[in-house]
Amino acid sequence: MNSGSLVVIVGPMYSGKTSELISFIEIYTLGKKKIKVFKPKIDYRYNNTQIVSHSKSAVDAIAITKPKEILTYLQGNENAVFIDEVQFLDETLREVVLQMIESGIDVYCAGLDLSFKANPFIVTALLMAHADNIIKKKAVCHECGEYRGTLTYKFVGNGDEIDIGGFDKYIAVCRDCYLKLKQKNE
Ligand SMILES: Nc1ncnc2c1ncn2[C@@H]1O[C@H](COP(=O)(O)OP(=O)(O)O)[C@@H](O)[C@H]1O
Ligand SMILES: Cc1cn([C@H]2C[C@H](O)[C@@H](COP(=O)(O)O)O2)c(=O)[nH]c1=O
Ligand SMILES: [Zn+2]
Repeated sequence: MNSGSLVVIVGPMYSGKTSELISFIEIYTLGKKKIKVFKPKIDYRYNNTQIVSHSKSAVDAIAITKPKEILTYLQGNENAVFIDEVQFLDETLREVVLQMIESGIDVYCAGLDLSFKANPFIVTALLMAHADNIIKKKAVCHECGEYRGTLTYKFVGNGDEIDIGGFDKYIAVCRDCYLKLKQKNE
């Protein structure tokens, strides 16, 4: 039996991470492969039984609190496992993902690489270190309109780096616009 591979999809908010994950899910589904899709329970924006992109495409998913729960859902015949919003899961996700890859499962993870403070989410960084392929997505910068958005700027609320939200709190921006907004507002 061959090992599986790890693909990690990262970028700022609105950059198409969930859409890209859903595209891979479609490829496996078209090939009649056995898959499981997971998401952290903390992300209650839409519902707890689906992953949903900002453009509203959706796929059924199992909501989990701890990475180890993923293993309890596996039946031993899965070809691939998909996990969205990995930044909300703890760092034991690394061991769980490695265990799945070693048992021949392809694993696809999507999540934020950086918080709105431009600090790395450690769990994402760990997964990127083990990845066979990293897909770094960009968004359209909300300020200048260029397709160079690599950061997320938070314009309301507290300083918490875990804070669920969407257009009510966050915009995607390029580095220049991020620095300009920070200088203007801090
Ligand atoms: N600033 C933006 N740049 C690019 N896409 C955006 C932007 N704002 C909204 N969108 C929409 O968001 C969709 C991507 O959503 P999604 O896959 O959920 O991204 P992510 O998971 O990275 O937040 C795009 O297809 C587009 O319709
Ligand atoms: C930047 C940033 C975002 N979040 C939250 C906000 C959303 O609920 C998700 C990201 O969703 P998306 O699918 O990538 O659009 O994460 C956060 O908690 N902390 C942050 O710094
Ligand atoms: Zn910009």
